[in-house]
Amino acid sequence: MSLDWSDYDGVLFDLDGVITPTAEVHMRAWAAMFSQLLTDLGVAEPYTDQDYFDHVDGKPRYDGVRAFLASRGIELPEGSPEDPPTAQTVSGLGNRKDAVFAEELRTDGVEAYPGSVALLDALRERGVPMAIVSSSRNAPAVLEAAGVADYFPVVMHGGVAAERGLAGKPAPDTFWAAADDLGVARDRAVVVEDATSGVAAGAAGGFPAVVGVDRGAGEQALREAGATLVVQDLAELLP
Ligand SMILES: O=P(O)(O)OC[C@H]1O[C@@H](O)[C@H](O)[C@@H](O)[C@@H]1O
Repeated sequence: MSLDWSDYDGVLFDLDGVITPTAEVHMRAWAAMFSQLLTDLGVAEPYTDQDYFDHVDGKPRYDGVRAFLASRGIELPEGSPEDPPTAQTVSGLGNRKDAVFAEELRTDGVEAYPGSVALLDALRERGVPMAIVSSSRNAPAVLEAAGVADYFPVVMHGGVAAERGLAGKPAPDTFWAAADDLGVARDRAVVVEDATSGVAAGAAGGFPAVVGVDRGAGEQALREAGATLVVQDLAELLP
């Protein structure tokens, strides 16, 4: 089963892991930072990919740090977003991971998933308005690097959400704001997400279709978070 596009007027796409394979870049950067942290703190239980999917995936930067530390009972000072990457604070750790992410983006670049570009082309052809709703402050740079910025008149990213005081995923607020900015009624918009936190945000927002893209989170976890449909690739959604 796919979607009947005549039921919808617009699409709200997550970016990392949905349009571009950058969820993997985030994952690697988080693993490098958290693994070193646990070693430095003398914690024996290693950081795993499951930690990423359960606590970090899809959430705003410092929310992800906070959630993982809480899961291990580790308490560190909050610090502030201006903290240098060397600071042993929630913000400093988030910024430490960001330095690793930025370096990989700069050296390796990024290419959008071909199936995702095929869907963007088909929807643009039909005149369907599309927005990006990403927790990442790096979303504009990723969209530019992948050459797909032009599809999206609205880009609701982590920096915009912070400026506007919007709660991040799994809260639905950024999706609601993007639908409003795009001029699409909330009950006629599709959400497309690869993270359980993002799927949960779409479900909490009352959107009529929440598509989970399984890039590792697992079909069952996506369905339990509220996905109404799970696909492996966005080409499965082609009209
Ligand atoms: O640190 P950034 O670039 O603002 O990104 C925040 C989050 O953005 C999400 O899109 C990613 O799934 C997370 O892995 C990432 O932590």
